[in-house]
Amino acid sequence: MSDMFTAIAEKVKANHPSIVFPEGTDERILEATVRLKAEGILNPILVGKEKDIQAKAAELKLDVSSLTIFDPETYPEFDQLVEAFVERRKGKNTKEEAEKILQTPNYFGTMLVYTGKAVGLVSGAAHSTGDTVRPALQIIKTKEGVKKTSGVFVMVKDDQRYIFGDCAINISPDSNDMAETAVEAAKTAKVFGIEPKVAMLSFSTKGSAVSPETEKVVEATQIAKEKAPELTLDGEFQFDAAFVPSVAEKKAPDSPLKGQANTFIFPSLEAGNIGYKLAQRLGQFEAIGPILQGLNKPVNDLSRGCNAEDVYKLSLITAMQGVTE
Ligand SMILES: CC(C)(COP(=O)(O)OP(=O)(O)OC[C@H]1O[C@@H](n2cnc3c(N)ncnc32)[C@H](O)[C@@H]1OP(=O)(O)O)[C@@H](O)C(=O)NCCC(=O)NCCS
Ligand SMILES: CC(=O)OP(=O)(O)O
Repeated sequence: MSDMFTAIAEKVKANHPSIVFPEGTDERILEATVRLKAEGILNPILVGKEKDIQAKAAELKLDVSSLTIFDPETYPEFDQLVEAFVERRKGKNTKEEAEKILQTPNYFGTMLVYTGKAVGLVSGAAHSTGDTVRPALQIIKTKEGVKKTSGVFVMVKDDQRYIFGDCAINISPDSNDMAETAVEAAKTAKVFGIEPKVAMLSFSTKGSAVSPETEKVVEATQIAKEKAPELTLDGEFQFDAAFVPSVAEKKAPDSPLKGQANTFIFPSLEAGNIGYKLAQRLGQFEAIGPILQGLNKPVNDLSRGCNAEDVYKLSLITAMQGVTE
């Protein structure tokens, strides 16, 4: 494991937090949580029916006897969760609706985080992003000063580390959304020891094309610079002008980025989601995330294409967010 994840594991271990995993019968979740528990790093809480989880674990020859398992149907404090949910939803859901909604593992798990029974949640190995994050958007909500959450990946290969965003949440970000994603991504970069150099991506570099799409990125760049003037951030850039010094020299010689960007902000979810999967599947980068930025408590999504190692690493990141934020 890279030094970065070893250091995160050490930090988390000192606090030994509880993390909820609503997909208790998924084999990748089981493999990762058994490992996290055996290494003494954190306390996994699996959501599901004990007999189903044990049957799946036995099939995989995994011992889950030391893991905490909560079944919404038999959870002793279920009524308190229902009450807290109704209160949080402020009239948007009745008690009867809440009783049904909280039988859903992602809602139940998110309420465990909201009520402090766990510091964070990891799900999405078997659920779509919408089903994974909607409970968090409704219950955990964004931090003061953050309008919308966004999802970034830490892209890792050997000693290379980059941040890609938004690859997960906002389908058609406007210039304000894109600027907010950039400012939050710069903060996320620092958490991973990356000194952010932020590129606002487009199919145009510094006016080489002009269209509503490129103008949006120009405007987003201006807004981000106003929000965080201390950042090294520039746009609009094609990826090569942001990343390759010799191309930057030709296309954007006056930019402070100099082809050394490490934090890449995409102009749409299409670009971001396709872009990270290209780097992962063609470029052999490890893609850890999506890490949701700007929420009050950490709830992180997985790709359904993840493996147990991805679950393990995203769990470490979630726990680190939970013990430091
Ligand atoms: C994230 C997503 C699921 C939200 O969609 P939705 O649930 O239909 O959104 P809604 O507009 O109904 O809003 C639901 C709640 O979430 C909140 N919300 C929606 N988007 C939000 C955002 N980006 N940040 C914070 N809150 C948000 C709304 O304010 C609303 O809260 P409320 O119920 O308290 O009023 C949707 O934008 C989506 O599907 N995005 C793409 C996900 C995806 O497939 N990614 C690719 C794979 S990673
Ligand atoms: C992040 C992501 O793309 O998730 P999924 O592959 O599950 O759609």
